[in-house]
Amino acid sequence: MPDIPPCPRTLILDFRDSYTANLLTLFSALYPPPNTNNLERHHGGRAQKPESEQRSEESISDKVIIVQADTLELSTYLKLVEEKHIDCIILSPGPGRADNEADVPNLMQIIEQTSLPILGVCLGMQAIAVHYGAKIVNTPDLKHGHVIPVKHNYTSLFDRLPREQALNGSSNTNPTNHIEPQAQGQVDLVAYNSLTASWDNFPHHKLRITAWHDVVIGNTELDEQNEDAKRTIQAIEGIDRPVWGVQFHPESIASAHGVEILCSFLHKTHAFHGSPVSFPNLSKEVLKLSPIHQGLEDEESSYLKPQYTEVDEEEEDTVLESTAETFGSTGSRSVDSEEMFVGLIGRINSPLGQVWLDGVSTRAPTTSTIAFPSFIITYTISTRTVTCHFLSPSTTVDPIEDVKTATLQFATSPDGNDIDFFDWFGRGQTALKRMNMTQGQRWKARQPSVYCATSEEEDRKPRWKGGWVGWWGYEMKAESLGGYHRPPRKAMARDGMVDACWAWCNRLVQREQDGLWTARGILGAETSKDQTIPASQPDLSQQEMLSWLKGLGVDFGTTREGWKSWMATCRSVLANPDITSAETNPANTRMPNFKCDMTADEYLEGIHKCREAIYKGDSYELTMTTQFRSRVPTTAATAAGTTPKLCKTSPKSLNLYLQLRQKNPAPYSTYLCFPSVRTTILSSSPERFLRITPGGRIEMKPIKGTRARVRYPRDMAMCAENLGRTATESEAMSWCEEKDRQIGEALRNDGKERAENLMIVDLIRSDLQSCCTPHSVQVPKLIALETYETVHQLVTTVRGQLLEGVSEIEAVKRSFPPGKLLEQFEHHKARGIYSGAMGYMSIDGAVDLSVVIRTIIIQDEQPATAISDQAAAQEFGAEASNRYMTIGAGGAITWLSDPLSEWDEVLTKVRSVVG
Ligand SMILES: C=C(O[C@@H]1C=C(C(=O)O)C=C[C@H]1O)C(=O)O
Ligand SMILES: NC(=O)CC[C@H](N)C(=O)O
Repeated sequence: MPDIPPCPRTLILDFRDSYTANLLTLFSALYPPPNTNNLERHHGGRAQKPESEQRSEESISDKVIIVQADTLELSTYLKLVEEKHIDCIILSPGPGRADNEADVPNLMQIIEQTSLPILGVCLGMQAIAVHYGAKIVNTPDLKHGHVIPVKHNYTSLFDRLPREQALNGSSNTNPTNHIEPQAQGQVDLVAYNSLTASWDNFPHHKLRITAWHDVVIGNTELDEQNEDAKRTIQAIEGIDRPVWGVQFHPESIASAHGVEILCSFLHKTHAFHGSPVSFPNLSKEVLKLSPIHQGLEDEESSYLKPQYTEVDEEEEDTVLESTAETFGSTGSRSVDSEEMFVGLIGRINSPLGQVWLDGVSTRAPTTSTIAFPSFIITYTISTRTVTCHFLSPSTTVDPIEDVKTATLQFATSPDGNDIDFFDWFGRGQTALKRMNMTQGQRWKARQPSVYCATSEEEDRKPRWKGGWVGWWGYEMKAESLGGYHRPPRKAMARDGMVDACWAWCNRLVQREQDGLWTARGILGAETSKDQTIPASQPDLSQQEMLSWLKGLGVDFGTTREGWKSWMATCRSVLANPDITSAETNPANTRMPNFKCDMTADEYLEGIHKCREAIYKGDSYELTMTTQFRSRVPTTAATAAGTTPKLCKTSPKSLNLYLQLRQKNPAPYSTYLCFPSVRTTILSSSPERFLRITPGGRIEMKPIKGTRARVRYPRDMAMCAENLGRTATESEAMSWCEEKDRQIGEALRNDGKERAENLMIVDLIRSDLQSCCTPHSVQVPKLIALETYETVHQLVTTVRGQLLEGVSEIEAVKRSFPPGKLLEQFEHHKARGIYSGAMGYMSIDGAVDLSVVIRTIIIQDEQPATAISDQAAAQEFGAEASNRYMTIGAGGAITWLSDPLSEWDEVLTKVRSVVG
């Protein structure tokens, strides 16, 4: 890599693209922070300069700013240029069309009225072309997230590329006289466009074409067209002005040499300004246009301030102390987590429900956590109401029937700056976390965090020290996505439904990888028992979580006696795990039949609409999902009325879960049963949404790309077809094994599936870029094949270090919903818990959430959707109860999606759970 110029002040205008923040990674690679050699490894790795020459003084947060184009007034922009606050402009990619003013607000005037150097990326390049009169048309080779070979001549933005390959072969000859006849260089770059600047009437007198892509598709129509149509314009440069544009995405993780391309633009900017020794930093005034990307310590930007509620450190009863005790190995064998769970629910009186973060794996030693809530908070978006489910402190006799609720209504402020549940809850969590810290930790929490990589082994350890467990339902996106408009109330059709649910657990027991069990507790001082409980407090509107809950008499910590009795109970299960009761025999409950909410045709129609939107350039990838529905079967045990009195866990749902954990063991296997919320979740999710360590290290592991496995003996029919009936067992076994391996390999090499994964990876990098330290976002594993019990998947790992002051719940909010894969063509049906996120948020700040897929949700029938008993019996069998169960399934849709295979994929996913 040649010389790196001083960093000019760069204004990145963002046209609401999912990838814009990734442009910062290119800057990060050029301008690493002081004292690190933390160069982007994925961008070709430049040669290190000697330490003395490194421009360590350049901090990109002082030089580069991302501003939402639609929030920037033209007059503000003109002032920035006139008063020389910026040195160059980058126009981001974006959905929509450059020839549609609404998609690129003010952009034509901005291009018109500036003489500063501009670099347009994708939509940005198209806008420059449109400005000079080019037409926008559909590109002949629509492929989002694919790597394409881009040909160039080492000129313009490509002048700093390493001269690697000499090109040969016929495809280099250039039939037009607009660009040089021979391409001398070729570089692999990622395309994310549906549209392109047309060759017809291209303004060649104003713009030079400096790179192109030879379209290779077996399309006879193309062959008959003029030669120009066989190639797409990939880069342009102004003939009499300092403007450049690239159609590809240099910032994608899979693009080669994006860093050199940016570096070239920065050099040109440097030269334009007369090659100064350095550029000044962005002024405060400019930085204010985008506090998010700059980590500004602005008084007004509350989300950047650590949201600590001041706690009086002297006050004894506000302190929550973590405690733990590991039990020695008992007897000849270790108690497994199923024994522990079933043993505990038989011995514990837990009216609020049970939690089993099970995590089953056939490959690695499993860790598992079992816990019992002491109160539960739920949130309903449609009414903006928080409800607390708790046990009355005055309860003496039968606590089962004694779950109380109290509600808190968020007020709606006239200026539209409503508090949202993420923020309200986040503040409460931060205060709780602080109550759990020692003085030393509190002091440390105020210091800038230091990036520290932990070992893989350390990473696998269970980190939940007690605190919250629950879920963010998919509809919480109404509060997490800026600019997202909630569907009208009626269309949501779920008024009153719970959109988020978090249970507080201060007693848990954990199985570590070595098979030993550890009891964990959060100890606190007891609150007085004679408090009066207000039923509802509508006037408390924005009240802080902690004071509201304390007012209800809710205990965050358990008492010393509570802790002792918890340890005694755990010990008694370890000494005598007895799970032979009929209620928990999986064989007593069979999985019922499920019926899809949509017909296959309706689903295919939805895919068609997704593809149309993609074709129009409005999206790269959308998800299409649907739900399968059934009734919970009754069991012999419950029919005979033998439900144990102190166990509100329905044996039916537990039995179904016990089957599921055997049938489809998954890293995020989970059983959550919250009777007062009328919800039980049986999950076999393989997918990590995100994990955060107490030190703020965040990891996301998106999965895209799914294939059913071939297994012996389940797939004997397929095997017999291929081998003939006479095959021996061992022949059949090795045939299945080989076939299964081939399927995995084919998935790994499938261009369409890789593209699906890449699109999500670039999106997640961009999300993390906006809440992580600039240089920390990395991709240690790109598109790896992972094999689960029933399916192969493509999985990527993305990591980063959260910015100081971004709390873990703020990080969740900014990344939510998982994959940002939005539904558009599902008739506005709420997805509910499915495709949201579920897991724990620990008292020490650790978070681990899965994507709620491959999951059965059991809920009481909603009056709105209730069908008669007779109809239910007809559909789901005579044994159907009044509780219904749903499984959502779907998949990512891209332009290359084949509708029928997508439908097959949905069925594969559902079968992995209930097949
Ligand atoms: C939507 C689902 O899966 C999502 C889509 C995947 C895909 O398209 O391959 C894979 C994992 C999930 O993120 C589902 O399982 O229901
Ligand atoms: N990535 C982009 O900027 C896409 C631009 C435009 N919406 C297209 O599809 O071509």
